[in-house]
Parts: sequence; structure tokens; C-alpha cells
Amino acid sequence: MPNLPTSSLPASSLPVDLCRLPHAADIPLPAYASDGAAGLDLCAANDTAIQLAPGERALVPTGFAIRLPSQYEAQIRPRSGLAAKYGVTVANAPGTIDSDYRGEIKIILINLGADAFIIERGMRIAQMVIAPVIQTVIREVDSLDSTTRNKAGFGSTGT
Ligand SMILES: O=c1ccn([C@H]2C[C@H](O)[C@@H](COP(=O)(O)OP(=O)(O)OP(=O)(O)O)O2)c(=O)[nH]1
Ligand SMILES: [Mg+2]
Repeated sequence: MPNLPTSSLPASSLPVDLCRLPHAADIPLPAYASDGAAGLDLCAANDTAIQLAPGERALVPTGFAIRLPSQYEAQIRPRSGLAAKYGVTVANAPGTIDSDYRGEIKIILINLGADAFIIERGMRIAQMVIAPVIQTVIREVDSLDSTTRNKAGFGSTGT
């Protein structure tokens, strides 16, 4: 496999339908910020600025709804810049957007920083990674096979 520069990578061929909601006429579409970006940046679509005091969280609208193909999910992840500079992150990261969800995508932002943070309309607040999902069939059984690890966990191999 040749070592291709990232700008030569083919565009994703997975189509995702997206509806812009009436209150988001001026909000940029979710977009990859670079050729090789994993996540589409999502912007805040709140009408008025939201002030997040330290420790507070808010459910922030994005102004968009999507239709994912079945067997896919969208993960809502924090932006590292907001986390590193302000301590602002996604409370439920990674948030899960189900393929059968048709409502507005919303982001649960939490301020873990020491200072208040203002969420302005149009600000890029999170990113959305589209990923394949395997749905399983759960089979209830009476016991499980034993392994070398067996029930050891939570640091059992040392630090
Ligand atoms: O960060 C998020 C997480 C979820 N959702 C939407 C899409 C998702 O498909 C739906 C349900 O999410 P989840 O399953 O995480 O929440 P729940 O508490 O289990 O709610 P429900 O009982 O509706 O499944 O809410 C968002 O818009 N943003
Ligand atoms: Mg759920």
C-alpha cells in the first residue's frame, strides 16, 4: 500500500441525509475541518447566548436532524480545544445518535472549568463521528467458559 498523503484519500461514499431545521437557516452544515478529519464539526444553534457557570451543563441544539443508514451510529464527541482551553466537554461522551432517530441532534455540554463559558450561536461545540455498529442477538446461558483472566479485572494486571 503506497504511503498516500491524506489529501489523496478518497471521499467517504456513505451518504447521510440531513434536514436543516427552521431555526437553523444561518448555521453552517456539519463539516470536516480537514481532509482527514474523523468528525464533522457541529455548531450551536441556540437563539441567544448560553452562559455555562462552572459545573453547569446545557442541552444545546444543533439545528439539524439526520437519517443514518441502518447498521450505523453517530457518536457525539468533545472538541479537544474547548476541553483543553476551557474545560468544556460533552457530558455523555460519546453521545449516541441511533439510526432510527429523526429528532434534532442536541449536545449536552458541561463546563468542568473554573470560569463561566459562553456558548454563542454558530460556535463549533462538538464533533460527530459516523461509525458502523454491529447489532447482536443476546443468548441467555447458564454459565460461561473459564479463561486465564477469568473474573480478574480493574487493575488486576498491575499499573
Ligand atoms: O448526545 C446526544 C445523545 C442522544 N441524542 C438523541 C439521539 C439518540 O438516538 C436519542 C437517544 O439517545 P440515548 O439512547 O443515548 O438516550 P436515552 O436516555 O437512552 O433515551 P431513549 O430512551 O430515548 O433512548 O437522543 C442526541 O441528540 N444527543
Ligand atoms: Mg436509549
